[in-house]
Amino acid sequence: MITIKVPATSANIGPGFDSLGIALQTYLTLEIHEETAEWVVEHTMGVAIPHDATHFIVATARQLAPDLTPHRLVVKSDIPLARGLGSSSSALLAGLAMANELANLQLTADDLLTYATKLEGHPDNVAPALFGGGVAAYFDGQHVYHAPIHFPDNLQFVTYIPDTQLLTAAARAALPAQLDFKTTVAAGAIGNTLIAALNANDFETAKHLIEADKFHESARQHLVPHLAQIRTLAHDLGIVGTYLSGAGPTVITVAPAQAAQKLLTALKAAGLPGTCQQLQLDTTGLTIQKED
Ligand SMILES: Nc1ncnc2c1ncn2[C@@H]1O[C@H](COP(=O)(O)OP(=O)(O)OP(=O)(O)O)[C@@H](O)[C@H]1O
Ligand SMILES: N[C@@H](CCO)C(=O)O
Repeated sequence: MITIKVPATSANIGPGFDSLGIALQTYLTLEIHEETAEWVVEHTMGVAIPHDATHFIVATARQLAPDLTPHRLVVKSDIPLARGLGSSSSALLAGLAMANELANLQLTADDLLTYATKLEGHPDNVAPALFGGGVAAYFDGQHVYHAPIHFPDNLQFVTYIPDTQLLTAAARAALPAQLDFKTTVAAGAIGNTLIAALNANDFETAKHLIEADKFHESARQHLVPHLAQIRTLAHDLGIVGTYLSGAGPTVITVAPAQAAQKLLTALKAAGLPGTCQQLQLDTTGLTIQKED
């Protein structure tokens, strides 16, 4: 049996629209069992997700290796669908990694990243899902340039996951067609300074920049009114560092352990519909384990 494990991811980290992301310790696991006449995908993810060759993971794998021999697969995932925690990127990478293994394609991690980014359109979820940790990445249409971002060790990620889904396509439809030059220069400067501050272990500077996005959050505000609500709640506790995770609706606050615990308690008491949890950074990324 081959087991492929892929972490959840949170893209943007505020100002890093389509270019920054982190991997989190919540996982999708794909088990590849015996060969079968037709593809069989066992999962408990609901009736909307198919059990045959049309399953997203199999369809993605067959894009890379069309003649792949069918197998029985078992998919287990703690990553909620369409919530801004990169469920589609994790599933997509699991499919590509499966094709690479079963068809012995010998693709490198960078090859997989390029292929995955072409399918996703942007690298901010697939890069951290593949490599783990924080990643900054840029796709020029051919090549993905990427580099790690350092996150200070004591940081926690307080995560509010609403009950309702928000498809990435819907949240992208809300984006502005254009940004003026001055705003764009500021938006770029904020992202650059955030990365520099994190890499310098300066979370005091970084936390303000996490909340200073000018690319996407205000355009999406009407779809995620709880973002402003959670920011206010956190500010009342003296905690800064809240952003919209990916395309939403999940909201994450980055905070040192003690503050994170305080915020988690307050969030639970606020009774927002959904789940609140504290997540840690995954530093490993996609792993493949083989057993006889
Ligand atoms: N494990 C999976 N198995 C099958 N289909 C999946 C799986 N994970 C995601 N999908 C498909 O991807 C869709 C969600 O993708 P979408 O890009 O909208 O959200 P997301 O990846 O969870 O969020 P974001 O990209 O904002 O972080 C699901 O509705 C489903 O069709
Ligand atoms: N950067 C993407 C992440 C979701 O795929 C967005 O915010 O739309």
